[in-house]
Amino acid sequence: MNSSVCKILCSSSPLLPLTPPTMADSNAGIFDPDGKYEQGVLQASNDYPCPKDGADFVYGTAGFRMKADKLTSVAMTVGILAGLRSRKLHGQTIGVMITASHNPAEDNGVKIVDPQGEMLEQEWEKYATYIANAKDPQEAQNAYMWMIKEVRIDQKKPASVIFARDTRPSGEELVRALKTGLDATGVTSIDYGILTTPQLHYLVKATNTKDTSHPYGEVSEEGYYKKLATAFATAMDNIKPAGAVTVDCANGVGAPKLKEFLKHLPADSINIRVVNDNISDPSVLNNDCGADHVKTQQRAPAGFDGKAYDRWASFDGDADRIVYYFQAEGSIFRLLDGDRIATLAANFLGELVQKSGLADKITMTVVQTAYANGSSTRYIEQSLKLKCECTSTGVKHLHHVAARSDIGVYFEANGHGTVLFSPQTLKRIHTHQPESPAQLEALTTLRALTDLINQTVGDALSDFLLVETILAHKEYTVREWLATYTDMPNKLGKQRVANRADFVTVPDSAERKLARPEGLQERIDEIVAKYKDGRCFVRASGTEDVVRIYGEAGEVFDCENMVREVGGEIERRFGP
Ligand SMILES: CC(=O)N[C@H]1[C@@H](OP(=O)(O)O)O[C@H](CO)[C@@H](O)[C@@H]1O
Ligand SMILES: [Mg+2]
Repeated sequence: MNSSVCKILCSSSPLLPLTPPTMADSNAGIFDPDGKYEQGVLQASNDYPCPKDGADFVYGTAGFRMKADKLTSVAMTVGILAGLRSRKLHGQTIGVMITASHNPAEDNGVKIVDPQGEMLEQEWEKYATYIANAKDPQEAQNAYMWMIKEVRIDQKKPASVIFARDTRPSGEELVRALKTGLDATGVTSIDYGILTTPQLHYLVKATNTKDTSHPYGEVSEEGYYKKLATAFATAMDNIKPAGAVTVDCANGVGAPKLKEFLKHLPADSINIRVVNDNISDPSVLNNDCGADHVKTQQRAPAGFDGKAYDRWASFDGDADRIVYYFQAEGSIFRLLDGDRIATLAANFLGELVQKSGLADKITMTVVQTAYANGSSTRYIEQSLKLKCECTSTGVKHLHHVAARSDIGVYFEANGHGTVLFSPQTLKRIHTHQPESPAQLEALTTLRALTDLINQTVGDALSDFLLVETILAHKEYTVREWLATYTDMPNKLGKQRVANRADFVTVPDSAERKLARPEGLQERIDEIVAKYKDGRCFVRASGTEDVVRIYGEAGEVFDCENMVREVGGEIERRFGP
C-alpha cells in the first residue's frame, strides 16, 4: 500500500488494511468464484494508471474535484466503487455524476449518488479515497479485495449504476474511464448523457422507487420535465408571475435543460429570457457569470442589461444552485441569496400549512449554516416563529438535519438547498380532508409543491419554479421580497495559511468556534468585542487551500475592519 493511502485510512479509521485479504481468508465477503472481477480491476487499472506523481486524491464535500486531466484514473476507480456500493445495497441503483459545478471549464469532478438520490454515505467516502489512491494495478486489486472483505460484499449480488455528465468537454474521456471500471466488475450501467446534477439525482431515486407504492416519477429526463411542469401548472392555477424574469445559466448545462423544460409549459405561462446559454465554447463556462460569481463577487453577471427592479436569477454550472438579484435605482446591486429563498419558502409553506388546516399536525424547521446572515436567522425565529438549526458547512449536513423534520427547509447562503417533506407529512398532506373551499385551495397548492420541489438535492430549476410560484401567489416584486428583513452588513474573506489542517473547530459548535490553534479563538473574541453587533468566525475551507473568515457587524465600515483585523492576525501568526 502506498503511504498516502495508509495515511488516509489511518487518520479517519481504525480499520487499517495492513495486508489485503487472500482467497483463503475471504469468508467475511464472498469472492467472485473464478476471480473475474479481481482480474477486471487489474486490467482496468492497467488501462487507467494512477498518475506517477502520486496525486493525493480525496473524496470531499463535492466528491473528487480537480484539473480534468488528473482525474481519469479516479473516474475508473469510482466505477469500481459505485458497483461495490450497489452490490452492498442488494443491487439498488447508484448514480455517478461527472461535473465540477461552478469551477473553471478545465476542472472536472466525479461524485457518487446513493439510492434515494442523497449524497454518498460518509463512511464510504474514505473507501472512495482509498481505492482512488492505489498507485499501481496490484494495489488497486488489493484495495478492491480488501473492501470486499471489510465491507462484506457478496459479489454474486447484481450491481447497477446510472451516470451522466455536464457540458465540459473532458466529460467524454471521464465517461470512458468510468465505464471501464463498471464493465471490469460486471456492473450493469446506463449512460444518460448530458444532464444537470439534480436531474441525475432525480433519476436515481425514480429508478429505485419505480416498482414501489410511491414511485418518485417516470424514469426518464422527459419524466422529470413532465413532473415539474404538471406541478408548476397546478401551483400556478389562475395566476401568473409578475413581469418578466431573466435567467443567467452560467453558459452551462442549465441552459439547454431549462429551454427543454419550457417546451413542456403552455406558451404564455411564464415570461422568461435565458441568457449566458453558450455551451459550444467551453472557455465561457462560469466565466464572469453564474450563481457562484454573482454571490461571491456581489455583482451582476456578464451580459447584465437589467433596468431598475428587473428580476434576474443565476444558475451555477451544473444547475444545482440559484440566486436572485436586481438593481435598485442608482445601479445599486441587491442580492437575494439562499437565505432569502429559505425565508421566502418557509414563510409561504407555513401559510399554506395554516390555511390548509394542518397547523397543529405539521411542524417546520429551517436549517442553515453559520454563513447565513444573522438577520435571516432572527427573521425566521422572531417573525416567522419557526425553529432554526445551524449545521456544519456542506449540503449533506443540512440535508441530514432537515430530513428529521416534518417539513425541513434548508439552504446554504450560496443558493444550494431544497425543502424536504417527511413520508408521514406527505401522507398527511395527501389524505387531509379540507373543510372549506379556502382550505382546499391552499391544500391543492401545497400538494403541488411537494411534487415541484426536488426531494433529493438542491435543484436550480425546481427552486426557480418554487420562487416564481411564491412571488406570484404573494404578489411580490423583488422589492417586496427584499423588504421582508434587512441584511446585516457582512464580509466573507479568506487567508492562505501554512497548514489549514491546524484550524480545528469545537465539536457541535457548527464550526462557529475554533478549538485550535490554541488561543486564537480568544484573540478573535477580543477583536469582535470592539465592534457593535459584531460576529466573526474562522474555519478551514473543505474545497480550497485557505481558511475562511466570515464577519457581520452593525456597520459596513466596522464589518470590513473586523474581518481585516482577524485576517491580519491569522496571516501574522499562521501565514504561509
Ligand atoms: C462559505 C461557502 O460558501 N462554502 C462553500 C464551499 O465550502 P468550503 O468548505 O467553505 O470551501 O463549497 C461547498 C461545496 O460546494 C459548499 O457547500 C459551501 O457552502
Ligand atoms: Mg453546483
